[in-house]
Amino acid sequence: MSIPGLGQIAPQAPTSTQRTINLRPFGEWRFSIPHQHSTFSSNSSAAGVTVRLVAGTAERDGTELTPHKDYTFLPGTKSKLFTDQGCTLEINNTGGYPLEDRVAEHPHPEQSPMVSYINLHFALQDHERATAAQLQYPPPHQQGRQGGGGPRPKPGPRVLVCGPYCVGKTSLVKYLGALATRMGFQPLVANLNPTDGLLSLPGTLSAAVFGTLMDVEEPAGGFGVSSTPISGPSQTVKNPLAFYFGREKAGEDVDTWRQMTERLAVLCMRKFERNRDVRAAGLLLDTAPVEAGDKEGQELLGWAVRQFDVNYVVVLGSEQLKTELWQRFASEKTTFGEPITVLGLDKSNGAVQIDKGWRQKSTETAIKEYFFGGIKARLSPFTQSASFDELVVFKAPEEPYEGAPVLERVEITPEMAHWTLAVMIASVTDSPQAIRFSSVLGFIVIADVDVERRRVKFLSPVSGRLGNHPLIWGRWPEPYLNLLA
Ligand SMILES: Nc1ncnc2c1ncn2[C@@H]1O[C@H](COP(=O)(O)OP(=O)(O)OP(=O)(O)O)[C@@H](O)[C@H]1O
Repeated sequence: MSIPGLGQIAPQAPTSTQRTINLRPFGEWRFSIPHQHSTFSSNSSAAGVTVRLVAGTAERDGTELTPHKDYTFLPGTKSKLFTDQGCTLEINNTGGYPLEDRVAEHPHPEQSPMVSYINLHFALQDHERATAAQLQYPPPHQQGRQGGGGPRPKPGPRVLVCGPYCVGKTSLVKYLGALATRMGFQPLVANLNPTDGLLSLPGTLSAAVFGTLMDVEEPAGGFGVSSTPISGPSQTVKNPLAFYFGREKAGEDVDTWRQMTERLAVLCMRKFERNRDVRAAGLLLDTAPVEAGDKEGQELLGWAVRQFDVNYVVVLGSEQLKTELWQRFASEKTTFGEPITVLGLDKSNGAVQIDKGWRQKSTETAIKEYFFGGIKARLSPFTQSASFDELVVFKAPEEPYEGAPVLERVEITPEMAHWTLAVMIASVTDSPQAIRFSSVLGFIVIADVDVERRRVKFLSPVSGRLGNHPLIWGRWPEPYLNLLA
């Protein structure tokens, strides 16, 4: 969808390593720094492209930049800086990175999709405030609940963001989450799209409370693994709860995806019950791409809406999908008796298609960062060695079929080398069903398998033995790279 009148300034080859750009209100500086190729080597010690806000205000997906502070955007970042009041940015590319960037300004800012995103935020915030006030002073018929009994207190807005491929769903979830956090709320954010990882590795479904700032500099803009405790203490650290799906797309094992999202929803609802602040802030759900007419994809959205008791469905970038979902949910109500409101919003025309190569590199980078850290905190994973008999590894069947076992015990083989395995919060004596649907403690990567000596070498972010935690060997992401090379 193109937005009439959007004045795009064509990308310009940078003539010097340092530039200053001015953005008018509602302008965006859109940029892309390709992943590093072996043919490219930076001519300086700069880790990426540095940006400094010298005047005005600017934000990345809702998180504000501090004036006069240098922010380094790393290779593998495709994003934008947005300003609502106008700003001046100083861009420094002393490393000579192959930066592609452009300024996008809207001659009629009131028609910018950002205005509808901001309005959505304010509408949700009103809902959050009303919920918080009600939780503070519950009406008489709900007061009994605080001491047990009475109806369940209603949580804040539960918002599911959906739409076709690369329309900016994750960016909008990040944006709404960051704005809520800025207002002092602590929303739960959950990701139901295994292709991406939210504070976890790709291949997982996860959720976390966002009560602190998002990391503006990391390529995933605050949703990446470097914002988890594994990367050390920081202002931006969040504790995710993750389930290991181990496949790229929900459609590859719908049954497991349904059971996992159901479990994730139960735990999110439990969080609401236990934490009044989180309950007031509600939930933001990121989802996998779904097109208009895609019945199977819409079934999965319907499943998520019911499990998470969603009362707002935000459809980005497809009027037709909005109509189809509006028809689907028109007669449905949440368990609190609320209608399910379906809203259609334009996509930002800056949201770009992420090609397979870029996605693969991002997956590799996330895995690398999980074990070795990023530029802010280098990590030294521990190399451990164990006999075949010490590790209990399970694998899901390649092609799930009705009645198939959820997991099968497998022998350790050389094919396992370089794969990342999930360490489950379960016991090796638990049933395959319990292991499959338990949450993830962490990940290890298999470094070497010595069949003759029946020993396996692996990297782990923490020292100590795996004890009796079972491991799951997923079907995706495949080991694209040798982490030890
Ligand atoms: N206005 C914008 N200007 C520049 N880049 C943007 C803009 N909006 C989003 N992007 C970038 O476009 C890419 C795709 O956006 P995003 O990941 O939010 O889309 P998505 O719909 O969640 O994708 P997917 O369908 O793969 O889940 C991301 O790299 C994001 O940072």
